Amino acid sequence: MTAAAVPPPNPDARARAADRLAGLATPAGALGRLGDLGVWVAATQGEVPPRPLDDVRLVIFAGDHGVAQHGVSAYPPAITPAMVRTFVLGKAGVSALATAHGVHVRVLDISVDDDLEGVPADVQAHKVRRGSGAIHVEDALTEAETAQALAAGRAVAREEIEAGAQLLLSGDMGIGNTTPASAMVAAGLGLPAAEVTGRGTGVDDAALQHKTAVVQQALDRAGDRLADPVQTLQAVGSADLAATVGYLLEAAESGVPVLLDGLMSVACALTADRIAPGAAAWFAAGHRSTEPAQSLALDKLGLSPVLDLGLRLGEGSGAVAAVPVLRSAVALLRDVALLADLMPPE
Ligand SMILES: O=C(O)c1ccc[n+]([C@@H]2O[C@H](COP(=O)([O-])O)[C@@H](O)[C@H]2O)c1
Ligand SMILES: Cc1cc2nc[nH]c2cc1C
Repeated sequence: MTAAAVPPPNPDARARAADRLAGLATPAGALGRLGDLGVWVAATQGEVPPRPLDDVRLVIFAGDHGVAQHGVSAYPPAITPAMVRTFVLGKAGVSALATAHGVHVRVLDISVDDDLEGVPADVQAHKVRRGSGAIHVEDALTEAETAQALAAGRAVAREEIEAGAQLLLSGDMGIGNTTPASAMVAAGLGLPAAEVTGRGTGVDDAALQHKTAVVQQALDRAGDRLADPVQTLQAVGSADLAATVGYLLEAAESGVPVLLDGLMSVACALTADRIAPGAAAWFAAGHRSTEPAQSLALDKLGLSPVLDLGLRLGEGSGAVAAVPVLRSAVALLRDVALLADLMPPE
């Protein structure tokens, strides 16, 4: 199942922003990637110079994965609900970064295998189910749950855009989630498990070998269905990852730029671009994760990460860490004099 192609960011604004960049009181090319990023933001806004990115919003999609009961992670599934509570308290790694950089954080329990009693009701407003299926032996979701999760992610993006988001970030939380995300990348790129599977939270060599076999088993079980991006989500994805795909699709179709995070965010971006070709033009890559599948998917999407810090936390942390760089790019395009104004023709 696919959707209509997504029109690219405004080509006229892109051209005008590139002209402005070329005319700044800096040597040609001296701003490097900061120049390119400023031009991209201007094109997504359709405005030159671009407006400051005052309203930046991260949504963390949380869920559990049946496969996490099968030796693919260095940590137990009980970490997932514990971390959801930590996001609510504002005490997670990403919370510290978001506070430092003025990024609004919202966490959603899409498919955590816990009732999360006592957390604010809005955290569970879009819950699809408790845990997704163990993908090496069963489908992650039913067809109806896949559609429900995609629609939930779309609704969340609409809510954030209506609340004023100028830039959206996607984050993830879920022990075991690098297994379905790796399978989604393998499906999108037509690669075997051995080329995409990484250590996630830090599994040892023996567990990495086992995890690779589990990913391959999931790919083999799904077979031809992997040719279809929505069936990929149903067979080897999960509810939280399907919701993330819906969120990214809605942002791109609404003309709101997105800063991507690590493997889960980028696997969902790849899947969104398979569903609606052209969506990736609305995405920038916040950072390079240590997961091989993330780099492979970024290459396929033509995206080059802003930061490369050896980060593999997830939660949206790499995207939030890149926000000041994007704001710097906007400031340069807005606030630097034009060389022609300094050197009037004689
Ligand atoms: O963002 C990444 O690329 C990334 C890489 C490795 C691990 N993680 C985080 O660690 C958890 C998944 O790792 P694992 O080993 O349980 O599959 C999940 O909560 C992710 O947010 C995230
Ligand atoms: C403590 C912890 C925090 C995390 N944040 C994202 N994934 C995580 C995995 C663990 C184990």
